Amino acid sequence: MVSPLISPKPLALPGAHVVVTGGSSGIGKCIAIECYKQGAFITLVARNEDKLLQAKKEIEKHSINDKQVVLCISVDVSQDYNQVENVIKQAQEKLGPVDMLVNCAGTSMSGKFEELEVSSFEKLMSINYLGSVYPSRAVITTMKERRVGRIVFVSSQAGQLGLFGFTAYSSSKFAIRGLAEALQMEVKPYNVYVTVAYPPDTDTPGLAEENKTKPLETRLISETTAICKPEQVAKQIVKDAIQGNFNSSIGSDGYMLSSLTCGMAPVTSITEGLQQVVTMGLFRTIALFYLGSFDNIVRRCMVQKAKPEVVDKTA
Ligand SMILES: NC(=O)C1=CN([C@@H]2O[C@H](COP(=O)(O)OP(=O)(O)OC[C@H]3O[C@@H](n4cnc5c(N)ncnc54)[C@H](OP(=O)(O)O)[C@@H]3O)[C@@H](O)[C@H]2O)C=CC1
Ligand SMILES: CCCCCCCCCCCCCCCC(=O)[C@@H](N)CO
Repeated sequence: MVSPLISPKPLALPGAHVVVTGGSSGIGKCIAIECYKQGAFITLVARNEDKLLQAKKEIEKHSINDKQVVLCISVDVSQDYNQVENVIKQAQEKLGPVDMLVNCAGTSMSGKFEELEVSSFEKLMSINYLGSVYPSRAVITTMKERRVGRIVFVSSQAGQLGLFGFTAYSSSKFAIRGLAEALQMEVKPYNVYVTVAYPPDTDTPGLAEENKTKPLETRLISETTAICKPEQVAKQIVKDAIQGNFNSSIGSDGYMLSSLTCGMAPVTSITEGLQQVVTMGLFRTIALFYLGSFDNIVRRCMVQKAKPEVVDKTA
């Protein structure tokens, strides 16, 4: 019997081909830089060509030898599977089979359930979820044949708990977890390892955009965890992906959330399994206090908003 606790052999990044979707900005760009610094060849996938070229220039500053290449591909990862398959083929012809795919293309929209456009639910599902399915589907056969590969999915802490304002976003990030668990069980015998990352708020252009329309409740609840630097998040994700860890999280809140929500997720080491067993009750206890404080935030905001009306009536 294959033990669920056998740790994989680390992936060697020097000379490896790493594809990063969403690699032209924020966390994805930092992941590309981190891999490039370790000797990988990079394919960046995103839509906007100017941003891609800008990122390519920035990444190339970190080269460690003169053979390294950064290839840019402009495509929408969420629209047409055949198109995604074609561009992955082109990238493999130029830089060889994909050793690691990082699904980082994604976006967020927040707002109360009844205020979000119905189309936002479709859009987030298609970018965050299908936009991770398509590239993964395009690389998996070759990875299985070669008995080599890493697939990284970038979920979010909001993919571990549902919170105010994120009815559309959280569900698209939870979906990734289901995909990742099922896929990992299929591909483990082929030496292909899946990593799901759950970053907290991270200082990126994406977060700045999100903050323009974020409900107060969502902002206050999110402030429970400190804002991370994308470089720090990227470093952790790359480290976990190389090691073949199923879970990638950051900080003490991230550690507690991952332990608490481990469920039936695959386990990568004996230490990880033991820690989950031992800490579960304690972390659930701590979580109850957090949940209480989140409910309080929501209630206080509701009372606050009701106040002007009360004043009007008495005037
Ligand atoms: N920043 C944060 O606080 C957190 C972010 N995350 C997740 O991390 C990921 C990256 O976030 P962040 O760095 O903030 O995002 P950014 O908005 O800074 O970057 C997003 C990247 O994805 C690309 N992209 C977006 N949509 C598509 C698409 N349909 N097809 C191809 N490429 C696309 C963008 O390029 P272009 O627009 O040109 O296509 C860009 O390169 C997302 O999945 C996000 O949900 C998770 C937790 C916290
Ligand atoms: C033991 C229990 C510990 C509980 C800790 C709870 C912390 C909850 C904070 C949730 C923050 C959600 C950030 C989402 C970031 C994101 O994905 C968007 N910024 C994307 O743009």
